[in-house]
Amino acid sequence: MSKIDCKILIVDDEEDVLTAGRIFLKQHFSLVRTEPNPEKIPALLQAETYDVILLDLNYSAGATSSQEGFSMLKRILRFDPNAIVILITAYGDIELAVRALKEGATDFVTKPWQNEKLLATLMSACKLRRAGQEVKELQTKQQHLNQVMDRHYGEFIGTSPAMQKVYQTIEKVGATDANVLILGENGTGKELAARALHRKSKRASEVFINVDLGAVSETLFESELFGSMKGAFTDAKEDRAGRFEIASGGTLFLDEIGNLSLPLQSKLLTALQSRMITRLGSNKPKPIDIRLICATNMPLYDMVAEGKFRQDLLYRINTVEINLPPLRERREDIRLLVEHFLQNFRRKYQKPNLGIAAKTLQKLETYSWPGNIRELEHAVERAVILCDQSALQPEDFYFGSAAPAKTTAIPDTEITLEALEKMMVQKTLSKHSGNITHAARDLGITRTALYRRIEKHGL
Ligand SMILES: Nc1ncnc2c1ncn2[C@@H]1O[C@H](COP(=O)(O)OP(=O)(O)OP(=O)(O)O)[C@@H](O)[C@H]1O
Repeated sequence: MSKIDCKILIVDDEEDVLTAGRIFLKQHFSLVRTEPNPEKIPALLQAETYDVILLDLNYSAGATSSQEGFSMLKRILRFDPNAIVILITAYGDIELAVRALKEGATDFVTKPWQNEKLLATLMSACKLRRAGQEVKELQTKQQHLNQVMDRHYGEFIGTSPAMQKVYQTIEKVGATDANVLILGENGTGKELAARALHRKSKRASEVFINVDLGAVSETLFESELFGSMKGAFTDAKEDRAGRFEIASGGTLFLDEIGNLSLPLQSKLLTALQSRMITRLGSNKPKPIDIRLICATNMPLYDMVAEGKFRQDLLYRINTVEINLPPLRERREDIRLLVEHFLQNFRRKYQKPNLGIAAKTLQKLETYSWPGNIRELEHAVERAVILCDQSALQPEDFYFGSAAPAKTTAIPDTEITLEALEKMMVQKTLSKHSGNITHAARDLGITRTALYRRIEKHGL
């Protein structure tokens, strides 16, 4: 019989109890250590990590005061707040057992114990310990992932009056749980603002969950957002939490909310109004605890007037509004942004002495930047990679997507699938004046997929 990987410490001043426990439990658990003197517990815990501690409450035979046991329980929990302690109490001492549970013990067994019952209690305790450790590991991983994501979405750069207003609003509402609606063109920093709000909030150490509503299909909306139970639909092979549940305790960022169809707007509104969600295939509503941030590049107010966006949903999500100005309306920030990205990419591509010519900066300051900061960031990265001089020159910046699409006519010789794809992307982007959401929808791909193609083809 294989033993359970679980280390157990038994502390009791009755030698025969220790011997009986050791002989029985050794058959089932990987390590069993016994100790008659409770004073030695701190030293034992320093030397080894035990998964479960089986601790007697009453020391010295016939003792009725359990003071020593309780003070030892406290010491153990002070040393390791996640320790799993099972108390050994005298038969019929239910009051004491209840008090022990209140003070942090996980469970209790009565003496003399029945072996089968003791085994079942210890097995559950070991499982609990493992589950606790897994949760801790996942939390550490999640914090690490948040840090990695936040590194990409670092600090705001820009000192223009329009950005100062944005910073002030973020400062004011960050710490509250107010719903925030962020408006702005593609690439103006809406996600950056949402992450900044999350970092300033009480929920900063919890998750930040991002849902691109433009990429969620009509049929999968409910299961993606609210979750599903096994068998709710053909592909539902197991119970699955939706984004609302995953974001519980943290922030839910619904990007591209302007892309939601009217029926889906109603479903979202119902969840937000009741603050409850029900997994597909379940009839048990669950309360939700999220801070909601929404963003879009669509003119939501015009859409309400046109009957394309529900007014009641707009009022539910726009408690506070943040407007991110397009880059062409705050040209004074361009120089700072270029220097910031140049510094990052110098490091990334190991070109520590690469500078930028004055006439290049002038060119960048007069360009219209339809793709805003994301376009600027990519333009600087591409220029740093391609430049083989000591300073970036105007020719290192080529603004392909803004130029009229010269290449839309398909040459009849040597056309490759790649070239065709590039032409389609170029043509669609110029048809929609660089609007990523509209172009992606026209092409039948997600915005992320479109961004990947823009990068791949250097557009
Ligand atoms: N003020 C800023 N300072 C520094 N970097 C910025 C700033 N604004 C945006 N960025 C960077 O530009 C890129 C695009 O920003 P972000 O994804 O937040 O834009 P967005 O408005 O959410 O875009 P989309 O509408 O396409 O989803 C990111 O890499 C972000 O870090």
